[in-house]
Amino acid sequence: MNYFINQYKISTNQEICSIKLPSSKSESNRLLIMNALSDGKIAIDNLSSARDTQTLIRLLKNEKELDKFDVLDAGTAMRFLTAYFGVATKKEVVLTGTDRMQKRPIGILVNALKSIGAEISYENEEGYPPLRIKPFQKQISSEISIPGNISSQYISALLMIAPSLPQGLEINIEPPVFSKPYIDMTLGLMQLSGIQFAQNDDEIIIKPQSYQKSTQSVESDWSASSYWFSIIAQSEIGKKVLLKGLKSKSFQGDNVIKEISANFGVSYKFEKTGLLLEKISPSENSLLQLDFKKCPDLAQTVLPCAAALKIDLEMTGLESLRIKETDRISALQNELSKFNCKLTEPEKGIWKLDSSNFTPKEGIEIETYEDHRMAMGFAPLALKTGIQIKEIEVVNKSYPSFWKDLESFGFELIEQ
Ligand SMILES: O=C(O)C1=C[C@@H](OP(=O)(O)O)[C@@H](O)[C@H](O)C1
Ligand SMILES: C=C(OP(=O)(O)O)C(=O)O
Repeated sequence: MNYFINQYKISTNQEICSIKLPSSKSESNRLLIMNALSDGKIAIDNLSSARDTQTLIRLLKNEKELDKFDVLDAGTAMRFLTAYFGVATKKEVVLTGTDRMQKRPIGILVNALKSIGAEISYENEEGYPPLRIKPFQKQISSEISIPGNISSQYISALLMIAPSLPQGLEINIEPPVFSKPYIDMTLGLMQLSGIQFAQNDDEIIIKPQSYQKSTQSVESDWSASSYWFSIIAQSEIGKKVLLKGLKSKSFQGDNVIKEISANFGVSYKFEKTGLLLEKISPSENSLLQLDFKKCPDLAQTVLPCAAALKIDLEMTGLESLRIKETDRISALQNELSKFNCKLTEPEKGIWKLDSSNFTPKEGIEIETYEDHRMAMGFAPLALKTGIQIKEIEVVNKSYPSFWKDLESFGFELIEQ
């Protein structure tokens, strides 16, 4: 199904719209794996409604009955379950996912697990899911060296299983390290669940130990909040929104969206129930330099937003976007070009967005490439002109109530 989103109608109602964001799928999926590794010692409040989390809940709940586990398009579920089954399954299992998941690399994680004694083989193409995983027999090494520049999810997966291994693990992450806040999130949540570790630079040492009984509460999702920063950035001065459940102290690195959006004239204030955003000034910069190395999921929010505000961007840290839900670089290039904006890589690793010719044309059709963030990142451009978003169900991966929330803010959505 597609949606035509009409220009948002300026409301005369002065009440501040309040949005209940989904909980973080990253935090939820880590806590679910830690809970499974600890035989249910971790009680989790406020698990995410995201499909990625609901899929993991379902698979873990039916672990005893299933032989084949389909994570659909959930990257964290794929990577975390590979490590979990690698050391914890009692029977042979197959782990698979969507066609796209079968093109997202996993060889680095599989090699690391095999080097400590896991028995994992590829069903089809070497280095990619589906995987066949046999019960773990014996730990043959406790040292792992792993590249940090492909996906931090491999490292998070290994960290979570480390305490359960007879010899623990010493993980050396080879720089450069991408998506580092996600590694810190894993360690932070493990620490809250009673795990101790030593860390020097890029080496992390975890001795054998048990997860402790605890109750953890999942914060709202900062990546999901980013679409609201973009909406407020593109609204008239004085427009506000309250995003419930966001906290000033967070494990989520995507909370850097609040600093990035200051460049777009958006202010924020933490209130008792969440975060209040307000458009306070026009955006003054005509060129911004941004590094997405620590926050790759924000790229699809920030680029369309900057384009609409006619701010040029010079960017680094976009490398990992090519192996996510889709090749996000190509997807952004295609869709931004529909607004006469150009995304280029003039020098290896340095990206430029030329927003100077941004032209909103009524009815532009946005392809979403089976990627939730393409739909949500481009939807705020409906503030400039009516646009059509294709395959709207994609948002269910991380933010199932996205369209309903847009409507409650004042957007008009017409089914096509
Ligand atoms: O660990 C996590 O929860 C995530 C890590 C990031 O992936 P990479 O480490 O592959 O960049 C991020 O893009 C993804 O949405 C969630
Ligand atoms: C990249 C993402 O998720 P995953 O890698 O877990 O599929 C995302 O949510 O943007």
